[in-house]
Amino acid sequence: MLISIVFDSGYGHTAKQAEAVAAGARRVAGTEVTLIPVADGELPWDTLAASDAIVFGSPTYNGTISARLKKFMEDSTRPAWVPQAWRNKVAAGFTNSGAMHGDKLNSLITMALFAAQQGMVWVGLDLFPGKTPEDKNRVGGWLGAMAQSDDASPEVTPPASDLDTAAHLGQRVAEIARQLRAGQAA
Ligand SMILES: Cc1cc2nc3c(=O)[nH]c(=O)nc-3n(C[C@H](O)[C@H](O)[C@H](O)COP(=O)(O)O)c2cc1C
Repeated sequence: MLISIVFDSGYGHTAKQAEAVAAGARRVAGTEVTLIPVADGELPWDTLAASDAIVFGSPTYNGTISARLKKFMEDSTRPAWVPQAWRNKVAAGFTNSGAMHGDKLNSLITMALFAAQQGMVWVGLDLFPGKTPEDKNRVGGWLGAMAQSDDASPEVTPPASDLDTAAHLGQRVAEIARQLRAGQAA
């Protein structure tokens, strides 16, 4: 089973979140994960078409996804939307921003809408809201995994609880993709 994580990160904070999603997905036996930074240029459309699930990630910039992730979405029209290459694949999303709220929800809505336009099946977060800063889902969102980074380096932020939240989402995506795959095989 293959899970692709397509993400952007200007300064490395959202990249930490992407790595946490990958670590969570790898907890599910038989899961291979590929991390795809959109800034790398040439995109592996064949790998994406072969994936069981695609997780989208972006820093929240100006209350929405980064321009680089938006460009990826627009560029996917010919390789993915026209042939409906991602139809019925599992999709999920994560975002990170400087403020606790920071209008992160709008970034996740943008990703979920994009996934719906691609005919994908969106998976949200199945976590109660955290009660302490150490709890998973301390930011308290459900459409995807949210993280908050202050001005410190990506070595120290986002905090462990937000990375645990991201890992939880990655594991959930892998579990659900595995169930769907088993159902298709039956
Ligand atoms: C152009 C720009 C716009 C930003 N807009 C927001 C915003 O709307 N809300 C917010 O909370 N933080 C905002 N931030 C802060 C970033 O989300 C934050 O620094 C984040 O950790 C950057 O992640 P990255 O290192 O993966 O790029 C913005 C930062 C930049 C550079």
